[in-house]
Amino acid sequence: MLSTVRAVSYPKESKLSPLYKSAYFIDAFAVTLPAKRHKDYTADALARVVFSDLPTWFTLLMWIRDQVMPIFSVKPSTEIQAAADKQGIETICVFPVLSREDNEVIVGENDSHLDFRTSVLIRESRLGAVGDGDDGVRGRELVATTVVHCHGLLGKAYITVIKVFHVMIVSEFERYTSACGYSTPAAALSADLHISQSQIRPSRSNVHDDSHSSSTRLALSSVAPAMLRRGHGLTTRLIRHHAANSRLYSTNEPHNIAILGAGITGLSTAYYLTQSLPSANITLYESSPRIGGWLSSHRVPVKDGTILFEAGPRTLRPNGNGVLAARLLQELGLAKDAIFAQRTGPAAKNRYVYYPDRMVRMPHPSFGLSENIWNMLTEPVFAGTLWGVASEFFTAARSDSVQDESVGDFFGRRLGKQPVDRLLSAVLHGIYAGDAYQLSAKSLFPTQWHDELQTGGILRGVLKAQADGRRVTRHEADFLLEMKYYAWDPLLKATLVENTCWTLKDGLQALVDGLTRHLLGHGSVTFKTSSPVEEVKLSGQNGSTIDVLAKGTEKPETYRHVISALSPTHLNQVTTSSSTTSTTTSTPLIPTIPAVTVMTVNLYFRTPDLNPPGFGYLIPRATPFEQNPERALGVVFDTAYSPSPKDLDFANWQITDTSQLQAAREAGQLINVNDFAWLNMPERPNAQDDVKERGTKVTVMLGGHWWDGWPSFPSEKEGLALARSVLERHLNIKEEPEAYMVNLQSDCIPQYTVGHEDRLKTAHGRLQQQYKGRLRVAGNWMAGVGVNDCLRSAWDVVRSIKDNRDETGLEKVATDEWVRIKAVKPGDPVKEGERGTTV
Ligand SMILES: C=Cc1c2[nH]c(c1C)Cc1[nH]c(c(CCC(=O)O)c1C)Cc1[nH]c(c(C)c1CCC(=O)O)Cc1[nH]c(c(C)c1C=C)C2
Repeated sequence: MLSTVRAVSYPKESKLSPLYKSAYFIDAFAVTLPAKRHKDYTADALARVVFSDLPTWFTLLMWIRDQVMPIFSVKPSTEIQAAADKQGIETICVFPVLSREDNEVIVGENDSHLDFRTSVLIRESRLGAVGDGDDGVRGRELVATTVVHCHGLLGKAYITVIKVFHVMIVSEFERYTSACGYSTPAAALSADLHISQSQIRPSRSNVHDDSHSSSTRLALSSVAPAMLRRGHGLTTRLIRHHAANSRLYSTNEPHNIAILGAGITGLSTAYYLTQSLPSANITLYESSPRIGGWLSSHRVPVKDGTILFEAGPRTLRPNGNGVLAARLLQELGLAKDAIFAQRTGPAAKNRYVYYPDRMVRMPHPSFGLSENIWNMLTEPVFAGTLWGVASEFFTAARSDSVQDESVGDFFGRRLGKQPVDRLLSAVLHGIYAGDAYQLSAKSLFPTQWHDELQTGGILRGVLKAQADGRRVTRHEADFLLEMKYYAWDPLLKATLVENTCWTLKDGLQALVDGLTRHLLGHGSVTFKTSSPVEEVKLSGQNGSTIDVLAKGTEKPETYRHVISALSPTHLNQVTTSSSTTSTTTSTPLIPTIPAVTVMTVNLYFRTPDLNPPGFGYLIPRATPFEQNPERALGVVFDTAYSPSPKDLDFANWQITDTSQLQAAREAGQLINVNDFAWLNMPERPNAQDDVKERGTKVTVMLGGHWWDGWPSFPSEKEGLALARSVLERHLNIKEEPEAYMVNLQSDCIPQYTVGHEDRLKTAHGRLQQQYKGRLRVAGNWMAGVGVNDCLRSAWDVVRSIKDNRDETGLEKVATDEWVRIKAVKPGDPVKEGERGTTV
């Protein structure tokens, strides 16, 4: 017996739950699924039934909507479907699929008047054990939840009308779920239900046929007959589409995957695997007893409380690949612990370069044109910059025979040597701790590198980008579009847009802890810490599997996939000990990719505001030796993103009306308080330092390329002395630090030196040839050295496994598929051959 459709409280377990609080419209209905075979249903199959076999009156209603609503700039359904098709995004009943797991599918769309999300979730029935009762399986129910955020009056008016029909649609659920409930496996296999292979049009390329899911096929087949018989064109197409895709998401034989290295890359790889292949068995090997790698935050006692020191990265940006870290904030429930530094705050506006003997503030639009121009004309750090930019337009392009060039040589040729030595080298210190005359222009500045040949110069490239859109790889454009359809908590989204960077109250280590908690809770993830890997080699018939031998174990473990999140040096050590084929080879798998060592010295002084307001300063290569004999790369003013007790004191808040703050929060609006924002305000604003009176917290960064070839590095004591010497000369800080921490990070930042791209291509070829798709690589040594880039490479590598592509992780190197993307307003038509994105 099926129960009737009933309204239920909004499901807490739905991925939509962060959106409930600020929604304009929200409802949730449940219908009990029959017990028999209910293990076979996937949320995807049910969602397709629910959405795609809607009654005739609904089709008519949609038609009327499509005729009327475009007048108000609302997209017709054909356009929504066409846009999704064009972008390769799957749809259910024209609506883009935003998220899909075995137990929940979310569809939705952002439009000018409203954003809507609908979740189809399968969960244990809240009515207790129901169903036929002959298999002893507890009953399950389907919960459909709809959440709408309106952007204005039109949205509100629209939803008021639609609500009526929405309820009518919901009452139809029972009919659809019954269609799947009573089919049997035998029926599923019967001739009239059979969907032949030739009818299936895979939506993604390289779909392998070896992982058919009998369970998914049964669920699918069991819902298919009525629709197929009715000859419903759209429905039939969707079912076939699903049949093709179902093979990508589940498999009889769970994937057995090893990840080498449990730093941020390894952990996030495991996380994305648990999302994409929930049944996969995952083993993480980590050589040290600690997980998290370079992300390492330490709470240190001081006289009036505790302060937080970061040994490695300390803040993350939300743009570009940063969207993945921001998603983790939402998915791991960390947003409530985040501190966001406001775009208009001093940290964002005040960035300095130390040249020749003072800190010079970099131009910012908020300082006004006259101040910026005056600074540029009078400060030696800008010498040659204005002229360099003006003359760049007329500078001849390089010969196309030049394969790569250093950043210094490239920009030196186009802009002049002074801007490189006094400004650009400082930026490269802040990101790569690297040498402008060794780092590769082709790898670090691919857009400018290509623009020189294709448009005649950097400025010309900028103008073309203004007119035709930004030039990015197709892979990148696809990623941006996919991210665009993520179901953001509107408040988090608004906060990210308004802020330049974020951190967490317990430091970025909390990201590692959040991932670890998730993985431990998942059940099929095994951590092997203090287990350095000694050997990785192909095994099985024709190298169909791959073995991992860890130190201290006698026998290797066999896996279907290995993902290396190790450094190239480390990976070479475990892959060259014995060849994957019968012959032994000493050629390393990955050609040498150098890395630099950085020493971070964190200091806390009792006196507040010892540094000017701002993010910190960078020291370029041109700064005279006597101003930087310590070979420092720069100093970070950590207090800039660490709210002071004053900021947390309610009496000092710019807006003190709690009901106003609460209302704004519930409406999805953002209110900043003293240059910071917290998602949990006004209840409990976050701060990293738990002290009564804030002092000054800074980090001095030493070494990098300056230490190239050094046989040994400074000790902790020497590092502290060097850092104090820098601070005394540059900031006149003479006092004893109340707390300090010194960390030597050996070979921590890979250097993409001239020829980097070729080295990656070689590595790709060797991986392909020697490991035949069983070994993939991810990490910061290929396409970006930051935490955000690590997340991105983890994301890409997991996607290739999910899509059954035998890849190495280096496919995207030197891709020649470029497209231009341009910001489009919702509702703007997308021209043929143009990809539009508002990301
Ligand atoms: C801790 C040392 C690091 C240095 N570079 C990086 C790290 C982790 C990597 C990196 N740093 C920055 C970027 C650009 C993208 C971004 O997230 O902003 C990357 C990939 C920028 C940056 N540089 C510094 C800071 C505080 C930031 C913001 C992000 C972060 O927390 O790292 C300062 C800084 N970093 C380094 C030096 C020598 C330095 C000097 C002041 C090396």
